Amino acid sequence: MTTALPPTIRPQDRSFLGEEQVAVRARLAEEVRALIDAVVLTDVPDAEIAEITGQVRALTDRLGAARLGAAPMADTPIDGLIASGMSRQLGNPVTGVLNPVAPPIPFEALPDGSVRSVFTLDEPYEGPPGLVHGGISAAIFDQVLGMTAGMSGVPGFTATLELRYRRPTPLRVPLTLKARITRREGRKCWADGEITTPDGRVTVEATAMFVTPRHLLAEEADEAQEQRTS
Ligand SMILES: CCCCCCCCCCCC(=O)SCCNC(=O)CCNC(=O)[C@H](O)C(C)(C)COP(=O)(O)OP(=O)(O)OC[C@H]1O[C@@H](n2cnc3c(N)ncnc32)[C@H](O)[C@@H]1OP(=O)(O)O
Repeated sequence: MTTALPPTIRPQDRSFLGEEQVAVRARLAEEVRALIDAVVLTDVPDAEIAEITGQVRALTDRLGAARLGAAPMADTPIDGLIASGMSRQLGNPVTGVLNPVAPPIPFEALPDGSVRSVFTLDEPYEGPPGLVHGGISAAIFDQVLGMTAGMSGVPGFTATLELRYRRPTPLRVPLTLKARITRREGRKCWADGEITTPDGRVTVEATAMFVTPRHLLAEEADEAQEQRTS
């Protein structure tokens, strides 16, 4: 029996893009990221803003002329990290190279199974003046700890995520997030991590637990059964 998810959320039902298609769209997203920054910080006259608004609307209409039903996936894993799942999710709001809302956060898998991300956040991610918004830190931890769990062989949804904001996290400086697995038990996986400033001071610590959803396991078992009988 197939425990079907709605088609738009099944990776296998999405459009898969090749390297060149990803590269072309990633350049667009990068420009739009710069546009977001310019929109937040612009001080050009109001009349010019009104004119630019019309031009942006026209660009939105051109891009919207052909529209997918859901964000596409990369046909090869980004950075070779995990062979499936969210490493290929190009529209992800934290790591997605095609999503201008994403910083995007890069990943480096270290030989000991831990993960390191080095990134800089600027004005569009501001919470308190000059500082990173706490919810942005939470989203980054959610994704990075989740991918660390996935890399350890227990891909899952976030069941719990706890953050301890020790010090303010500054904008416009390179931040380092390190994450590691602390425990695995069946479908459950615990990970923790911290964000540090260039002088090595920890600003935020996080602990999370991920659970491989029962319905995903059921779906995998169904697919294996279908392959055996075909
Ligand atoms: C996948 C590709 C991704 C691969 C890539 C990963 C990158 C991910 C990064 C982004 C992650 C997200 O944002 S995910 C989006 C935010 N999270 C969600 O929307 C999750 C919503 N919740 C759910 O879908 C569900 O509750 C699940 C999947 C968490 C669990 O449902 P389930 O599969 O039916 O499991 P269930 O039998 O209830 O529970 C199994 C065991 O886990 C425990 N448990 C379950 N939920 C919790 C909980 N919130 N807090 C404590 N413990 C819990 C149960 O007590 C039980 O322990 P025991 O009795 O066995 O001891």
